[in-house]
Amino acid sequence: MQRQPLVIANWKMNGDRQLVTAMAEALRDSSAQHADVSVVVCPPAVLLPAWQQAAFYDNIQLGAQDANENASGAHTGEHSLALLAEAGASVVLVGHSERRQFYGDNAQRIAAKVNQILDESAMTVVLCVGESAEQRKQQQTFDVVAAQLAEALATRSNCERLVIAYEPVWAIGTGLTASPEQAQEVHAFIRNWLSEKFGPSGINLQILYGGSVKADNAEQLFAQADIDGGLIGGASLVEDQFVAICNAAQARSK
Ligand SMILES: O=C[C@H](O)COP(=O)(O)O
Repeated sequence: MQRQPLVIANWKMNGDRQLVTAMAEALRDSSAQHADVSVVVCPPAVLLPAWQQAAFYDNIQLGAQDANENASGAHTGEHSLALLAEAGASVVLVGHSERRQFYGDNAQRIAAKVNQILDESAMTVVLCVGESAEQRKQQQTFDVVAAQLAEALATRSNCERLVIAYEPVWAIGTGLTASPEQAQEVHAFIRNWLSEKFGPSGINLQILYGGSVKADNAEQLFAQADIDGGLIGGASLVEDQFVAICNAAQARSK
């Protein structure tokens, strides 16, 4: 089964209404060039309604950068799945390294979020995993990635509505991209792990690469057998960069 190429923009804490309009227009104008690519945009949650309006007629899905693991209640500053869905999100990033590092998303919380999304909503989880520079130096990459997958998916018996994003922490926002070979090696490892855990359906999950993907390195990364697209930070804030990355993913559909 062929896996559909997927490109996700993670705006992090950036962007504004003006960029929503400009990016929606750029994606619309170029849509024929990335017609077979699934494009998801994860803006800051407050910009979801603006995206919903701007991309109303376009084939762009919206996503959230995080979600609370509780259905509702006294959780000041947090967003529930129901609120995010109402604002148009159908995808949620979980376990991004910035959340793991700075906002208390430990293994237990990440598993709780994955379970809440998959059990209590119709949304898709994009589970982010990846090693630090030190862990790579100590040759612990595969162990770290396997542990993150195992912890987050411990109670799951199937892999419906699941996407994995491999994001080496040392490559995020640093300009240091993993080489296509380095990324492919980990993606192949993840695919094998998924097939052992979930059987044949695990083999067909989309696995994205994230970490300093730009217009000029996307094509080489997306040419690798197990890299189904990208999770894009900085370059997703620049119209021609992001469009070029979506176009580079189109080549995978051939
Ligand atoms: O979610 C996106 C990743 O953290 C990658 O960010 P970056 O493309 O700015 O390196």
